[in-house]
Amino acid sequence: MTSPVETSALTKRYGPITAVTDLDLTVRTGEVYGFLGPNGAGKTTTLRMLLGLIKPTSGTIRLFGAVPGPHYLDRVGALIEGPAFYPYLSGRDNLRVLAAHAGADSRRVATVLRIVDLADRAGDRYGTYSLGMKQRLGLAAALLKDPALLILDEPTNGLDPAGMADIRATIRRLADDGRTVLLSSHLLGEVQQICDRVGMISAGRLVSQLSVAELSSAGLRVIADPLPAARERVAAMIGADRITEDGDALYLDTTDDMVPRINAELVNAGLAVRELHRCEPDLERTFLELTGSGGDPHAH
Ligand SMILES: Nc1ncnc2c1ncn2[C@@H]1O[C@H](COP(=O)(O)OP(=O)(O)OP(=O)(O)O)[C@@H](O)[C@H]1O
Repeated sequence: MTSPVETSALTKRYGPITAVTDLDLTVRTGEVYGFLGPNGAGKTTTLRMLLGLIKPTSGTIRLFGAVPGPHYLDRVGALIEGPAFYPYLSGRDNLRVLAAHAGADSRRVATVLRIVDLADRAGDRYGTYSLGMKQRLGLAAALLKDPALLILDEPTNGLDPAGMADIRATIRRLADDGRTVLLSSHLLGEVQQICDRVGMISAGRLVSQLSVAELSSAGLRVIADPLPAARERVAAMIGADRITEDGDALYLDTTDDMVPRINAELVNAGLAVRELHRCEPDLERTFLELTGSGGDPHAH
């Protein structure tokens, strides 16, 4: 099956600035793909190229196996810059205007309002909407043509936590309905919550492409007194190379069955074990390692 998105050696230069370099990106059918990177990494530039809003300097783009062109616009919905709506029209009327303009079936308006959970407020003027509602209306607009692929640039940017949660839940629902979603984000936690796979971009380069499960391989966090003695004991059990120290804690790359044994070993050695638990996936560490100046930008 052809992938919804496939780029090869995609590159964009602005004069002396190379915004995107040699990007090979594949988004698979039905997944939520998170394009993760700090500000200025080249995410927006990439999404704009995919949508044909700007021309690549070199490289190729295939959407559903075809060269981008007007014919695929029906299959791709996008939310890329803050959508422009009329403040004095209701949310529903704004969508009607857009549907007419885009040649979408006007019956879709009610459907998409329901999908983004805005049916109750659809009669209110857009100008009275909260940021979160505005963003949901933007999402509704992107869904008018019932696209198979959604491209969303920082869809939760600027929203309060409740607004973010709403948008994330909506995106997850859209994917569960069989749509493919490509979204950009600079938030690790967000990508971890809603994405199936992540491409990390740093300074215009894709530094890593992983499943969220891979990114999330958890470790064991240990705090014990005195820490150097604990480290020595654990090293003898699992090997020094599977221990990292960070502040007052040790992070161990080990399996669940080792947890009670490590605990017993430390306690028997007379050490005070203050904490011993599986830590939450440390995406941030991975992210910093992959994108930090000390990391190998070509690491996979
Ligand atoms: N029209 C332009 N002219 C010149 N440089 C540009 C232009 N658009 C983007 N850039 C540069 O390209 C690089 C990548 O920018 P881009 O907006 O794609 O990053 P981003 O990852 O989306 O970050 P942000 O979230 O801050 O938008 C930056 O160095 C930016 O300054």
